[in-house]
This record gives sequence, C-alpha cells and structure tokens, in this order.
Amino acid sequence: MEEWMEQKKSVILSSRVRLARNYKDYPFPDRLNEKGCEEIVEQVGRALDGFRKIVVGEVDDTTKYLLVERHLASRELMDNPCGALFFNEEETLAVMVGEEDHLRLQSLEPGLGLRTAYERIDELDRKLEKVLPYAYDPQWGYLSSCPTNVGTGMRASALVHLPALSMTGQMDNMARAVSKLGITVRGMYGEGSEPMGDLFQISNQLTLGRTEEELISRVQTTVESLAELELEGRRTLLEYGHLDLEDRLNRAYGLMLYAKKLELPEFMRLISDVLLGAEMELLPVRAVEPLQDLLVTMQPAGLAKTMGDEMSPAKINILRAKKVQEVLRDLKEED
Ligand SMILES: Nc1ncnc2c1ncn2[C@@H]1O[C@H](COP(=O)(O)OP(=O)(O)OP(=O)(O)O)[C@@H](O)[C@H]1O
Repeated sequence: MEEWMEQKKSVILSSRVRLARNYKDYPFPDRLNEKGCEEIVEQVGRALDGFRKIVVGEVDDTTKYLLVERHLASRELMDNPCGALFFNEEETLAVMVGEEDHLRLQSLEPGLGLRTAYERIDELDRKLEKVLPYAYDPQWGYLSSCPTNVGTGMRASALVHLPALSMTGQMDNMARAVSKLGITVRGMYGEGSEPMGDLFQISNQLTLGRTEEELISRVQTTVESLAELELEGRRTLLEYGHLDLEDRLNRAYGLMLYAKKLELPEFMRLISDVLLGAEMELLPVRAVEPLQDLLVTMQPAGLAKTMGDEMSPAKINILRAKKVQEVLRDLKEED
C-alpha cells in the first residue's frame, strides 16, 4: 500500500482549485472599461493582506511568461494590461483580477491535494465575500459571463504525468471516456494548451448543479483511477517490452546528458522519458523531485531571467542543456 502511495505521488504532480467570482455592480470583464478594471484591482488589493501585487501592463514580457510558467497566472490574464495578479509569499494562493471573470481565486498544492487546496481557497473566498459585493443569485449561485462557470464557479484540477498511457496510445480513449463523466483533459498550461511531456491537466467541466464536495470527489476519483491505469501500463511495458522500454529511456537519458542545446519540445519529450526511467528505477538517478522541478525551471522565461532577461531562443537552448546536465550529473548514482 505504501509503495503504491509513493508511486502515485510521482504520477500526480500538483493540484489546483480555482473559484470564479464577479462584482454585482460592474459589467462583466469583456464589457468593463479600464477605469472599472482599475477600481476593482484597487479594491481587491485593499481586501488582501500580505499579498504581492503585479499589474500586467507594468511588467515586461519575460515576467509575464514567468508567472504563467510558475502556474501562478493564466495566459489569458497576461493579455489584459489593466489586469493584476496578487499572490502570497509561498505562492500557494493567488488572485487574478481582469481575467475571464473579475476575480479568479486559485490555490495550488503539490501532489493530490485537492481538499487542502479547496479549504484554503474557501477561507480566502469567505474573507473576500465579507467586503466585496459578489454577484450571487440564490437560485443559480455565483454569476459569471460564461455559462460553464455559473454555480460554484469552481474548477478543481490535477496535473498528471501519464507516459505509459501515452506510449501505448491510450490517451485519446481515456479523454473520451472521462468526458462522459464531466471531466476535461487539457495540456499542462490549461485551456487551449497542447499537451507536452505527457503532462495532462484533469479537471471538472461544469460547475453548476453540484456541490463543491461532489465536484472535488469526482475529479479526485478520476485522477486516482488514471494514476492506477498509468501504473498498470508501466507494469505491462516492463513485462512485455522490457528491452524496448530500457532502450528508449536510456537514449533519452544519453541525449540529455550530452546534448549541447535543447529546444523546449525536445526537452519536454526527453524529460518525460527520463522521469519515467527514474521512477521505474531503470536509470541511474538518485531522486525524482529535482527532475520534476526541471519541468518548471527549464521553461523559456525562467531561463531568460537567469540570463538577465534576454529572450534569445538560441542562448536559452544552450543554457537549458547545460543546466539539465548539472542536475543529472548531481543526481547520478554511482555504478
Ligand atoms: N493542477 C494544476 N497544477 C498546476 N497548475 C495548474 C493546474 N491546473 C491548472 N493550472 C494552471 O492554471 C492556469 C489556468 O488553467 P486553465 O485554463 O485550465 O483553467 P481556468 O482558467 O481556471 O479555466 P477556464 O478559464 O477554462 O474556465 C494554467 O496556466 C495552468 O498552468
């Protein structure tokens, strides 16, 4: 049982719960003028204690991309210059103002932590509701410009790594099957993002007509079932294609150890295999967590920041290869 829990932890990388909230006395964001947006930013800022504030229009592109890479903000928020992001020091709580809704409250947790994430965001939501005039209807619940967000306004999601299901060509079928249960499968950066590195975001499709607890339970059960199927897939690969699997994983490891430049799509493909190899103990890697961290730190804006804000793709690719090798050498198990 303990071993299963450990393995499952490596499949489920992080959890997020977000709540969509709107003001009752302002038009929805697509009709909101700049003045209205600034007023809401100001009021939310006053209601939040100890949060860092970033106004989208006041920061450079690298900082914007970095916030998306760190999963603190959505891509959509970054298109609104008067929008703002507030987040706490631990980066576990964030509030986006001026996204698809006036407010998007989000809570992030490592691993499968949907309930903890929900409790934390619920506490913040109750605090804000006391001072901000939310648009709420006793029959429909929280109101939103997009019908899929009316009701609880909640999306609960988990970011999962499913290389065995991808390798065996089962992901399309899985996505179709879970959609019948009201579950959506997206890429790692959410709506509209292509899956990379066999990373998928699993979340509830609708927020109306069910309680928060029901929605979380449904996402949690689906994610746990997918994790079980993934682990089963790994066992099958070991049993029936051991040599092919070892060959593929070692090739990825070798490329990562010796490449002089790594573009993002290639890096994401290789890191997925190397993570799988480390988790299955088929590669000489001592620990998995530093590899998981690379999924965030090796994205372009994070690397550009370490080079002093220069977004030159060629230089970023060289730096990525160098940094990955430092980590892999540090994690190498002696023979
Ligand atoms: N489980 C998760 N772990 C880490 N980050 C996540 C997770 N789920 C979502 N995110 C991040 O949240 C951001 C928004 O994701 P997404 O577009 O799916 O949600 P949303 O904006 O709440 O949904 P929508 O606007 O479609 O109703 C993305 O940048 C994504 O990286």
